[in-house]
Amino acid sequence: MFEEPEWAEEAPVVADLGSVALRPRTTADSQIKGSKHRQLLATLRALEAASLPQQPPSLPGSDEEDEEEVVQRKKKLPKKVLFASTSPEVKKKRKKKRQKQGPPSSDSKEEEVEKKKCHKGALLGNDFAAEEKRKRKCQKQDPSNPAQPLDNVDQTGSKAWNSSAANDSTKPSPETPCSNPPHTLSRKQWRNRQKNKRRQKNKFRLPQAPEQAPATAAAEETEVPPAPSPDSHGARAEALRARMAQRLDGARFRYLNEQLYSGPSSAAQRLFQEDPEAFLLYHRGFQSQVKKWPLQPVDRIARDLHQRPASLVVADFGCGDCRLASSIRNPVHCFDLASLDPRVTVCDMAQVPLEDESVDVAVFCLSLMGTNIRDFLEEANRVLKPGGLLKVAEVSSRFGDVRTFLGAVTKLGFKVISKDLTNSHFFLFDFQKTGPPRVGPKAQLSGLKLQPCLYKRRHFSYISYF
Ligand SMILES: C[S@@+](CC[C@H](N)C(=O)[O-])C[C@H]1O[C@@H](n2cnc3c(N)ncnc32)[C@H](O)[C@@H]1O
Repeated sequence: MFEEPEWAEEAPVVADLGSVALRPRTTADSQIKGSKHRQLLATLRALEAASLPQQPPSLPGSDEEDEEEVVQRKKKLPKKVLFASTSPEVKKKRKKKRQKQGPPSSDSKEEEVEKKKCHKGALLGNDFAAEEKRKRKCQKQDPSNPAQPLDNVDQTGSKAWNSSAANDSTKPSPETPCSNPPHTLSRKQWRNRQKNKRRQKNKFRLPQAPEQAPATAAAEETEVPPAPSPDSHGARAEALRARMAQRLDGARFRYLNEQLYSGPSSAAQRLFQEDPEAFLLYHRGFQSQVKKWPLQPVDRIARDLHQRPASLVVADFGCGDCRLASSIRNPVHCFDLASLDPRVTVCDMAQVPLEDESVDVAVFCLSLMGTNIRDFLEEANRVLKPGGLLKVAEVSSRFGDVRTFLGAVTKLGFKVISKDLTNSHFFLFDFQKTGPPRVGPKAQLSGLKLQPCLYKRRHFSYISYF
């Protein structure tokens, strides 16, 4: 259909050539030529009769008009043979006619090329051509075939094929390997046919896909999926997903951390009671940060305690994962807002379930987080035995003025034993309990206001260090 105009242009020329060959001449010259023509026609018919059974199948025509063309082509073929043996005059005339048609030499050359291609195709892959023909035939026969509506174009081929095949018993079956179409088709026609074939092939593939799907799916089921290469889409997607998850965790960690520093401990307690997972997430974030430190304060405290009697009872306020309890031989009471370890007593360290003056050592390792630090230190004073040891380790940059802080602590019934400001990440202070707090509950202890310890958005580093 799509090539109809070209076919229509071509057909009259072919028909005209045929009529020239058959038309008797009326002039004297043409009488001689006419007799020669008759001779030639006789030869032509003989040749035609002889050559038809061996003639390879021509490509299918497009419609009924094409059948006429097939007849014309049959006539044309012997004429070419005829031209080879005809007189120079006739040759001239024929040449004129052919010049009207277009450049014959290039045609014949290209026909040769096409012929060679086709022959090569026959040698290499004519099974494919045969397969295409067979497919077309099947599709035509099968009314349920979804490709059927697209067969309009194909019918130009198969219909003409069938009709010509029906008319001509000498034609080989459609399974016959590639024919020699350039013998009977012009270059344009041959190209059109090729285009048709390609288009048909493309059209057939799409509707055939659903039919082939089950077989493909079955093959896929049995196939072992290839291991994803590092640059595969799956691996990249997985890496991206992991990175996004990591970023999300980081954002949640920063949020929780800020909550712990910016409100009273009661709020922090509620937060973790309502969302125990948040506590895990917070500690994952904390651990990923603190492990990068040159020295973890908890390890420093453990080292200190190793130099003291193992009989001393220790209370770890804000114990986290009980690293201190795991590092020393002393009996340790572990307190935290949530439990990461069976040794933990879950509570707000502003009120621990311990008797007054029951412990020898009270430890706050990076745990003075709420806005009610005074409550924590007063509770430590309560449970510590007289002369008991208070150890505080905090991120160094949280301190605006260390002396103010130390002064405030001493008002709560402690005296400073030692201070270590040498570490790059944290300050460490030792206090001894001197007695109960020396100030009333309403007294302002501004030195206990420490900066919140926040983290850089990207790297989770303590910004308070820089
Ligand atoms: C930064 S972590 C340090 C953990 C552990 N001390 C260490 O150094 O590995 C602070 C811990 O103190 C806990 N914490 C903060 N405020 C608390 C409170 N009011 N009562 C109990 N634990 C608290 C937190 O839940 C957290 O586990």
